[in-house]
Amino acid sequence: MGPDGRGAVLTGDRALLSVAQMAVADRLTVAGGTPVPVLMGAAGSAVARIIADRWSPGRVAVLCGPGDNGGDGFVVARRLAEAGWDVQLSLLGAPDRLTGAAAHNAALWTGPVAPLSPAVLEGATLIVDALFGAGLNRAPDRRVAALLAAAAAQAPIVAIDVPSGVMGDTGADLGAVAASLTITFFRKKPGHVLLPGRTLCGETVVADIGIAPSVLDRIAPQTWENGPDLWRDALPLLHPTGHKYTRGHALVWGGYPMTGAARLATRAAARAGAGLTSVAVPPQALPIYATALTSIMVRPVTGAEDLAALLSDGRITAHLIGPGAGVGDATRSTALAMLATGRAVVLDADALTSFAGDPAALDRAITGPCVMTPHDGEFARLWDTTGDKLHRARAAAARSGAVIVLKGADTVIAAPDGRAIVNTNAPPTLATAGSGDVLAGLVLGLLAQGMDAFDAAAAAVWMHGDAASRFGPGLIADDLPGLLPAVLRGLSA
Ligand SMILES: NC(=O)C1=CN([C@@H]2O[C@H](COP(=O)(O)OP(=O)(O)OC[C@H]3O[C@@H](n4cnc5c(N)ncnc54)[C@H](OP(=O)(O)O)[C@@H]3O)[C@@H](O)[C@H]2O)[C@@H](O)CC1
Ligand SMILES: Nc1ncnc2c1ncn2[C@@H]1O[C@H](COP(=O)(O)OP(=O)(O)O)[C@@H](O)[C@H]1O
Ligand SMILES: [K+]
Repeated sequence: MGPDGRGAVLTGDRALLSVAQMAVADRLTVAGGTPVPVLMGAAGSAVARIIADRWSPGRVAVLCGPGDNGGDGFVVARRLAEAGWDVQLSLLGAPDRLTGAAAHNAALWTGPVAPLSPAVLEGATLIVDALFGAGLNRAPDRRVAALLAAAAAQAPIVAIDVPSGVMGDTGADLGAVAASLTITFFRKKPGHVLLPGRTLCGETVVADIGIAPSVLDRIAPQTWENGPDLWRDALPLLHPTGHKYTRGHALVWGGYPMTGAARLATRAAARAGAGLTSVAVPPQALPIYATALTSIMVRPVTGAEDLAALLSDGRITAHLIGPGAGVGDATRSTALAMLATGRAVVLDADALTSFAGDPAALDRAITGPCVMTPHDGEFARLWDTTGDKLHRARAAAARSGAVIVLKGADTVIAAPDGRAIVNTNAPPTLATAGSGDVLAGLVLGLLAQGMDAFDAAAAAVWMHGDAASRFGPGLIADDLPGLLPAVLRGLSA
């Protein structure tokens, strides 16, 4: 998905909208002739329909807040009562404080309105959380927090838009309890995919409430949830008449004595499709690498002149340094030499730490395609850690000019121009030593084949997660490269 808009139709499906962008979607829809009460009716009816599809009628406690999230709750209550549910509705605040569409739907509710208290949970087999959605602007008070805790202990919770207490823009938790199911409208928000919001949402379902996808043309989203639709068309193609050099030459800097990390990375680069993969190693490490690797070429490198000669080979299309490289001046100067080629570079692990406290050196040195793959600890040694994960990754990408892959269970991939992707396709089995080295090699292999840095990073993160999911429990990093053929086959199917 390049800036030329390639794949724009599909990428719209994966867009994540901020609370402010969602409000614009709302306004454009209203301006197009759909009144707010109709939108709210569609939202509440969709929630009731999804509930009725999954649960048989019972006693449901609908907890309504003072804004439009509460208004949705009134619609849900009405629809579930019509469907034969025993509905107990309770409201935070006085009914006469409701305004607009929420007041309209409250007036259509003919049942009793109880004040919010633990009594309303009695006997409930399901709870609908319609307290706060997009309008949450502070932590819920102690009374609301206690009620939410009691609700969680009583029955499954279905949250409307977000679990009350989760910030839609960031996924920050101001005091939410976990829902079983969260139903949101039109498109997800970052808070549905970033942690801890994603976990608190439980399963997230996006309901269509009649907002036309064409509003996205005006909103021009810059954030997406990762998936093949975003970058499948940019994956390297095989040419029937090609040869190994037309598939790119990936070079990994092989460290010593920690040789396993670079070996994992080289295998991943080769499996990702690089035509040639080489590992440059200090002479004393040559026997170790050469014994362990067969199709991967091992190049002994002694000193700066040797390195310069190696890097002057224009057939090397992408470089990686970091896994097992060691922290210090040698790694730093090798990374700078790689960056000076102007060809693609991946900086990971020790290569990042070798610039700790001096991000300006990277800002100056990065002139070509570059992907940096820090985990939170490595990130904190280099860049500002204030703000949410999307903000942090975007800020580091903007100042450095590199694509930043800020890793974790909710990996964020950010481009210098402001685009960002949040990955949700990664099982916790990836939390195993060396899996980050495989990821770095995967990015390298795709870059070596000429893929754009943002696309390559997003694709690699997704493929890494897919490989781990295919393996299941008991995964070690060594297993990952061997799973890539199945991942690639799945992508081309
Ligand atoms: N966009 C769409 O397309 C559609 C959106 N829809 C729905 O609208 C929802 C957004 O509605 P919304 O803007 O009225 O905000 P909402 O979440 O109800 O909260 C605002 C109220 O809560 C209050 N308040 C906030 N925090 C508080 C706290 N901690 N403790 C106590 N009070 C607190 C705040 O009060 P104040 O700050 O004024 O004191 C204000 O009164 C959205 O989530 C979705 O469900 C659908 O109906 C249709 C289509
Ligand atoms: N709980 C988790 N769920 C999903 N992915 C995870 C989780 N923990 C770690 N990962 C992923 O595993 C990889 C670990 O990389 P890293 O921390 O660099 O480890 P190492 O240095 O041991 O290779 C990253 O891609 C990260 O996003
Ligand atoms: K809610």
